[in-house]
Amino acid sequence: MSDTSVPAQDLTLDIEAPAAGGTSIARHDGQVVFVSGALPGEKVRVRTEAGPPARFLRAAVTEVIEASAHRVPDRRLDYVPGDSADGSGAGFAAGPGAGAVPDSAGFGGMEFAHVDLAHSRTLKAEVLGDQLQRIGHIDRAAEVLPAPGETDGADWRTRVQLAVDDEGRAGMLAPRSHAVIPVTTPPLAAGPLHDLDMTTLHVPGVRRLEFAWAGDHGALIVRGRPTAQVLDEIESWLPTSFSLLTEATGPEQSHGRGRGGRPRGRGRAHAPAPALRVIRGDRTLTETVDGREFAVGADGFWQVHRDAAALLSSEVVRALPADVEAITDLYCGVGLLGITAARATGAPLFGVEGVETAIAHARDNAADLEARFLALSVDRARLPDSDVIILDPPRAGAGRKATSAIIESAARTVVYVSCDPATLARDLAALTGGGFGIESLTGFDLFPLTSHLETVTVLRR
Ligand SMILES: C[S@@+](CC[C@H](N)C(=O)[O-])C[C@H]1O[C@@H](n2cnc3c(N)ncnc32)[C@H](O)[C@@H]1O
Repeated sequence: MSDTSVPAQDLTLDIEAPAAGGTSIARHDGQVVFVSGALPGEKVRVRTEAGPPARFLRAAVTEVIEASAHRVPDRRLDYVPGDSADGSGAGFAAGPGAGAVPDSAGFGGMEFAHVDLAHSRTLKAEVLGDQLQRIGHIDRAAEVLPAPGETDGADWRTRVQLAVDDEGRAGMLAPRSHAVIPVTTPPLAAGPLHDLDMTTLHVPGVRRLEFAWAGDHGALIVRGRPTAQVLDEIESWLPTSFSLLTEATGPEQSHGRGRGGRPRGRGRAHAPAPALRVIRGDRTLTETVDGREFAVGADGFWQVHRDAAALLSSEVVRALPADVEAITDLYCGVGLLGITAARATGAPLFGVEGVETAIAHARDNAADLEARFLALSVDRARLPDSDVIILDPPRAGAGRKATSAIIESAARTVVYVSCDPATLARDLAALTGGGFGIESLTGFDLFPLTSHLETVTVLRR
């Protein structure tokens, strides 16, 4: 079957409701259309994506005919070089009201760039409630709260990855594409990451730039095959507060960055990450949460929003019962949530994590506590007797094996930190079916202006 058997079409649609992934739902001749760049209540012109016949269509807004009161000027304009900001290059909805939206919808990763920040949280809450209902059969209106230090939603990312095009310009990928749209500074970035001037950097041979910032120091990992001269250029461009690391040669592998993807292999710990060569500085960052330091690899998982580590660990502590005997922290990374809970209670801690280097950091981070860590897939781990289980899985969620193990365990309190409402809903259906009741479920907007959100669910039995 040809990949373009259904050609692109231009349609006029009434937008009905928010959908997962920051899109909105509309209908054309009874068929569902997932529209990006729209808002519920709007009338828009869209162009559908060509492709094989499917139950639904995907489309992007090309013109806003009747605008929502919650529409704002596209914030992605703040990040594109001047000659693209008129919409001729990257394709943006320049104004808040009705009007043409040229070409594509700009770069990906800022699905609510055109939406008033408070309203974007309302839309996220609606999608969360819908997914709990549809997937988990859980009837619950959930709210989505801003992080305590929220400003305009554009200064929170402590981890940013930029793609690099063939000419060596750094930028963001267009939605569902490998095309790189150059940016002036890293979008939505916190602190000094926000001030990096990407327009003066030309780095042919580099494939990706991975930035991390930890309060008063940071790191840049350069991936690809840059020449020594390009690396020299990056080193003189990079502020001295950043370490600089590069991939030693060899094929790229994924290694637990972003939302901490599922380790490969059947239950083994993560395969070793590709070696990183330190050009200057250190391969480890020191994050500080509530006065306590956590070592984390420059390429390791850490909560992305500048306030997320403090907020999520305090939510976990708040959920703990009065007397805790033992704590298990599943998908523990470098130990943030479990260590904070163990410190608050004095209870012994057991942590499981698939990435060996993260476990090595967790052991160091918990050196003053009664703690044991295992580098293993959660699906393979035998859970010790704990009255409290914390879990913070990747987007894929915990799944059947892990939820069954939790149900069969001695746990009476479960704190489930999730970054994906769909897999959360599936796992909550299993846990409630296994005798747990949901005491609270709160959404937190720890990925402002994107389609993502974090939730903390407290279950007891
Ligand atoms: C969302 S992160 C949470 C990390 C930690 N709780 C924190 O707050 O820093 C998910 C973690 O799960 C790990 N992971 C993913 N799949 C896993 C699996 N099947 N078994 C064990 N760990 C896994 C990832 O490496 C990542 O560190």
